[in-house]
Amino acid sequence: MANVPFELKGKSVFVAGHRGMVGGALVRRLEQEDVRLLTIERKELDLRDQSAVFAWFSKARPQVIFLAAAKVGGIVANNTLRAEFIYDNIAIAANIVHAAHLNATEKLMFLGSSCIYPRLAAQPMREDSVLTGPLEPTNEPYAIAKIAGLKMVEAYRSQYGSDFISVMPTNLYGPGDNYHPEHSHVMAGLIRRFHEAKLSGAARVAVWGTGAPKREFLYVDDMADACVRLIKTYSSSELVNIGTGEEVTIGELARQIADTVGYRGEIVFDTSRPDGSPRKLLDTSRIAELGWQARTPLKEGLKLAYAAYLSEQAA
Ligand SMILES: NC(=O)C1=CN([C@@H]2O[C@H](COP(=O)(O)OP(=O)(O)OC[C@H]3O[C@@H](n4cnc5c(N)ncnc54)[C@H](OP(=O)(O)O)[C@@H]3O)[C@@H](O)[C@H]2O)C=CC1
Ligand SMILES: C[C@H]1O[C@H](OP(=O)(O)OP(=O)(O)OC[C@H]2O[C@@H](n3cnc4c(=O)[nH]c(N)nc43)[C@H](O)[C@@H]2O)[C@@H](O)[C@@H](O)C1=O
Repeated sequence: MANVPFELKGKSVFVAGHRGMVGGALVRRLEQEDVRLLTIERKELDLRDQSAVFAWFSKARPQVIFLAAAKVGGIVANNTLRAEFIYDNIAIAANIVHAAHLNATEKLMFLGSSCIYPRLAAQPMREDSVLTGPLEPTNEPYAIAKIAGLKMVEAYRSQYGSDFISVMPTNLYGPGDNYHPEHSHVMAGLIRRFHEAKLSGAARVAVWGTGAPKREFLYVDDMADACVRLIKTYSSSELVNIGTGEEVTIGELARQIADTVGYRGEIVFDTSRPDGSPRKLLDTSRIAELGWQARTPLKEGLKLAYAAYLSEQAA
């Protein structure tokens, strides 16, 4: 296991995607570190624009990079915006990883996703199961882009000796999530739908799919803590899964969200919507060996996420 200390203190740290849910959590977590934080607004720098990215990097020359910027969304967004998911995510990964190489970035962390693993991978899914079977069709474009990113990281380590690493997070939730009614992930989608149903007095709420699939949910501030710990201690071409090691059915999750929100009506299942992968539980033994484990139980995380939703809606 590659436990290699990296001194973060005093370094310039670029959080790509700082306005996003994970980016925001990384900015919060990095406030506890003595670093010079670098961010750039999307309207000032579109990370798909290679020449603009190379020009910005040649001036900014970040010493450390968290590559959290991506085109991200839930199962329906992935399944309908297939070209955007593959183009944007390949472009962003290619531009930033190569710009980091051109500018001698000391450390880069690429954020992949649990969707890179085969649809029917043995559970819990080990890091070495990548590319051992067919992907989940609903998010294959996104998964291919993420696999391209992690393979770039591996290739730059091999050819140039770059200290670039890749982490594979499970489903994430918490402050700064995306609540788009169609394009959000399940957690944000249901928090919003149950909240609106409570306010409107709706008799029932539709949950997508059969409710049978299982998912693992990691609170985003725990994710950010894992990322900072790994950037300081981990250096290897091996992927690292970041999760909780616990899974819940979508039906059970819906009931827990309804309870958290205070919705008392009926829950029905809209099977015209896709289920996606039956299970996506990550094997987290590698990160456990590195001394990290998630701290926020789902019940507590749901309360925090709902409170964040309410305050973000009020803002
Ligand atoms: N959310 C989840 O459940 C999971 C997320 N991940 C990964 O974590 C990372 C962060 O995800 P998350 O925080 O949820 O996603 P968000 O959508 O919340 O954040 C993504 C950020 O990237 C920015 N971005 C997207 N495209 C561009 C672009 N072309 N140029 C500049 N900035 C861009 C977005 O800016 P803007 O808002 O202006 O569009 C946004 O700030 C991603 O790599 C994702 O794949 C992995 C597993 C699970
Ligand atoms: C992080 C991960 O996230 C995505 O994969 P996913 O986990 O399948 O995504 P999801 O959160 O959208 O769905 C999880 C389950 O939940 C069910 N579900 C019920 N009701 C709603 C609902 O209202 N919205 C959504 N989105 N799903 C719902 C839905 O039918 C499915 O069975 C990809 O981005 C993938 O690439 C990826 O990386």
